[in-house]
Amino acid sequence: MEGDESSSSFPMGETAQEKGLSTHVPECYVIPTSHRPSLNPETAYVPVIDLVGFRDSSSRRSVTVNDIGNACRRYGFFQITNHGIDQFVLDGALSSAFDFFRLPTEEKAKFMSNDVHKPVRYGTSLKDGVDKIQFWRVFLKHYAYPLEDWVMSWPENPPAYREQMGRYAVEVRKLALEITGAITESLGIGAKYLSNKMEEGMQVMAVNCYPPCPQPGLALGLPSHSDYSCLTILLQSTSGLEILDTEDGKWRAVPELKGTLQVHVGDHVEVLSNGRYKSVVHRATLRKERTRISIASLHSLGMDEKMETAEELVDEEHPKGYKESSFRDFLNFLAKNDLAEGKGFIETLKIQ
Ligand SMILES: O=C(O)CCC(=O)C(=O)O
Ligand SMILES: [Fe+2]
Repeated sequence: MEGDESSSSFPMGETAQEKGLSTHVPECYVIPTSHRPSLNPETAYVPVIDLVGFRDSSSRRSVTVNDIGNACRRYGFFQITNHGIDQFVLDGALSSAFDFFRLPTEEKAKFMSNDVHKPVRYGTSLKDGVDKIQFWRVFLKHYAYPLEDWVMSWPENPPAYREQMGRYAVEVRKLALEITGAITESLGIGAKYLSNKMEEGMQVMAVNCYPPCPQPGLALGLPSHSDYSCLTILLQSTSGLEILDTEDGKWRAVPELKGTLQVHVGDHVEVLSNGRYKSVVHRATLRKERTRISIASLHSLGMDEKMETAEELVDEEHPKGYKESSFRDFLNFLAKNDLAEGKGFIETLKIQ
């Protein structure tokens, strides 16, 4: 375990140069040439789905459901506007995250752990402990549902953290359940297909901090991966997310649209849909001049609830392509594997 050197060496808002620190990326952060990000990536075309009207008119709802289905099929990814979460709630969550990462190392280190099964943990890189490669990221991960069960184990500092992050957690979960309903409806299995299981499901928040990087072309914040979740909703302070287009194999940058949230199809929706919707492969790039914060809210079934392929989506033409698995199965996989490459977990679920 390397400690949180990246946050202590490159504090928020200051570049390495301003601090008189090295202007080079240490060897352990430099990634192989083939994985290095472009400093001028192409912009991704990603559908922007307006949720206005989605909740109050059945004809507009069905148009939106159709748009969501198309976005899931083509990209495994979309952005949402008019999602109903006030800007002040979004700003509050981001500012409490910034304030947490600005705390002295000793304060954050109280949460430091390599144990992927811990419900609250702070760390560096994708999978701290045994990585061969370090990524330019510090993170705080915590369970968030039911909020009253977990909030007291979240950081007490900064003082507004629990309230501001908690408010966002509750609202984003409601949104996630609604969107899950739209996704199952778009698959033709009905809006309520997962409702009961999602009501009892897990919400994990990954609060990520990417400090300024002196040579952003040599390192990544987070390597290429897909999320294990059913779906992930991402809130970011500024752009930096890239998605892999499976049609041409190119990485493209997700454009910054103030107030929007990004929705990722996760591995468990790929399993449910029998591969009709594929989880999106994504990564986080770095900036020379500023710290970036992202808050990924990952929604899945309960800890031991297995996600299975919907029987309705299996037939002779579409034989069952995936094994069932739970969130705990994913954690056990994570404990044993280095996720630094591609779609690790989903590959283990595919029936050859
Ligand atoms: O920071 C980002 O844009 C992506 C974060 C992410 O992919 C994750 O936390 O799983
Ligand atoms: Fe992710």
